[in-house]
Amino acid sequence: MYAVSAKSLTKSYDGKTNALNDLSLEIPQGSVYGFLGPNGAGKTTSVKLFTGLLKPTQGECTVLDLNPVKDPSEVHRLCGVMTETARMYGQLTGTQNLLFFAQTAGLSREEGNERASELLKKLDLWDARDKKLREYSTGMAQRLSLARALINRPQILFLDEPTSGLDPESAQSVNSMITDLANSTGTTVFLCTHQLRYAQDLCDSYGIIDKGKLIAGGSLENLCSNIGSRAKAAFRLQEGDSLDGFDYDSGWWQTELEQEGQMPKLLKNIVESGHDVYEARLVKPTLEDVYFEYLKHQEETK
Ligand SMILES: Nc1ncnc2c1ncn2[C@@H]1O[C@H](COP(=O)(O)OP(=O)(O)OP(=O)(O)O)[C@@H](O)[C@H]1O
Repeated sequence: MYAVSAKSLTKSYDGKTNALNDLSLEIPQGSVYGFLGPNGAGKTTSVKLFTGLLKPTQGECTVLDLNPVKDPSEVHRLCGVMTETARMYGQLTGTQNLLFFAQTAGLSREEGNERASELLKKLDLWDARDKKLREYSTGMAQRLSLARALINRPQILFLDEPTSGLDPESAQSVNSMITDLANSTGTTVFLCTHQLRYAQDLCDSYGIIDKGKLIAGGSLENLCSNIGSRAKAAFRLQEGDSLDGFDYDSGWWQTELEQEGQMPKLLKNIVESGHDVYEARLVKPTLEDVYFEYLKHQEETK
């Protein structure tokens, strides 16, 4: 059973253009999946379809084998959703908001109290628990929204830009909470984000979406090999020295490797041919590098 699956999932808001076009994917349980794409690519639309907030125009999706259109309440019971538009109540305190959502998620009063306290402490909101939400900063409200999404101990957590608007310290604490959740409870995380550096630290697989179409998917390794993005060997030599056939960039002589395993032999050859090597490093493509390569490739093949 997949945590999330979609088959030819399509959504048009206006009956003319597709905000989401023929999306097919399968996300195993326990994954931390990064759903990446520019503004307007269709990420939020996908989350709304997976969580039953929208109905597909064509195709279908399942969440833990349940169809969100046919079984929305069971899907809500199993999922936690944090979107920028998920509203809470400004006139209620942090604790009161969480208790309200605990009750709507079917938790008993005692369970709700226990869970709310646990989350307020974990997300560094304990001291602000009795303050009204309207007095919270953006970052505090964002963290309360994450607490709300976690109140029912969801099996799948949908997060739409959970760290946008957060300072680096708060973003770090939200990110480490996501990692802890995935590692300790096996919660599947579906993370929509523009923050590719964080995504690379958090996620084990990715989907890249552009203008409603999924243009690539898989682990970072898969994404690199499918677009032919390779690691580079880089060497820093004595001033005035050079390496034939290598590119020079900001003090480093670089060449692309077919495989990372070539690095030790290449270094040995360079040293044996009389060069003094001050530093050697393997430069692997980052998620950011491959993401932009895919978008560029998509633009060129249009
Ligand atoms: N309620 C709506 N009515 C009409 N069009 C919509 C609606 N919601 C989204 N769209 C359109 O659907 C497309 C996909 O939007 P969506 O919000 O899913 O993108 P996104 O990838 O989440 O973008 P962002 O990164 O900016 O949040 C966009 O062209 C958007 O204008």
